[in-house]
Amino acid sequence: MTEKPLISIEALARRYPKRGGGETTVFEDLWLPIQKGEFVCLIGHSGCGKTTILNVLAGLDQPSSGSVIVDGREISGPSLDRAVIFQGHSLLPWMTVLGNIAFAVSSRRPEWSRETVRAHCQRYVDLVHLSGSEHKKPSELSGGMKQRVGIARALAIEPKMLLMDEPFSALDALTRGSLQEEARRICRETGQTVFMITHDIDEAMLLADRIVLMTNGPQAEIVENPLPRDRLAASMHRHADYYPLRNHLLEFLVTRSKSFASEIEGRPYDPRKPAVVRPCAVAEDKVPAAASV
Ligand SMILES: Nc1ncnc2c1ncn2[C@@H]1O[C@H](COP(=O)(O)OP(=O)(O)OP(=O)(O)O)[C@@H](O)[C@H]1O
Repeated sequence: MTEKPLISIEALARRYPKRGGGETTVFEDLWLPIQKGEFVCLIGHSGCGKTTILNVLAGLDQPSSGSVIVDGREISGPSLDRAVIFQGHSLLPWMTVLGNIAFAVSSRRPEWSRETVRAHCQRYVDLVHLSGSEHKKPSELSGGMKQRVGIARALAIEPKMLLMDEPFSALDALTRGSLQEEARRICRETGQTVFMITHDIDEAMLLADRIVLMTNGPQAEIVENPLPRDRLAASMHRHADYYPLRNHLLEFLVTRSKSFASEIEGRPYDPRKPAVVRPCAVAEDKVPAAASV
């Protein structure tokens, strides 16, 4: 990966004061470059610091040390360059679908006329398949529709980076599946750079180009997704690389996330260069199941 990254997380650490004195370290010396147009998922067990990292990227929390560089500049607070989608939709209840999106777009582009804003918002309403519901209020929408509005609103401000914290976890399985597919299609079509937290292995396998595995201690590994780029949720399980990838992620969550610190003890470990693996089926040329690249 030689291209200059759009986002660069450098030596990031977050510590909290302990009751009674001292400090608790949530994560330390985290390094991660993210290329433009990349979809990165972050997986790790509860409490390892995923939301804290997302909040730092959003500018909603300050790191204890280290920095986040976006497009060559260190971030110092929230910005419309970085849009966030949380589990809950956080729509303004008194505004319509179009009104909610237009409010965000007008803040981003105050120089635009009403007509330009409206036409721009309509494009994103169409993109998330909400045409016909433009004038409905959030209370008239289903959970999945509200989340679509949140996605349209985040994308409509054309952020440099889209940050998502388990955006589909509160939805039923069917709605979640169709929204995941749509999110993937839209992000690919628009070349959107995405950083997303998830607990759902299949969601990460469907959406991510790279999956970052986290532990409470050192950052563990970066997993490259070996599945074809045009994968679909309904058929990706038939691909030869599906189970090697799934098993690798599962094994990390179930066992390796707890033992990772001892796994690397005594071995040279450079946090700037965490191991990159590409779990894949053993091919005729005998590529190992989790080949370090
Ligand atoms: N304001 C705070 N003061 C002290 N500790 C905090 C504070 N905020 C978060 N923490 C601690 O930081 C750790 C990481 O929290 P964070 O919410 O980032 O984890 P997470 O990986 O997103 O968890 P989950 O998957 O359960 O959402 C937790 O142990 C939490 O208790």
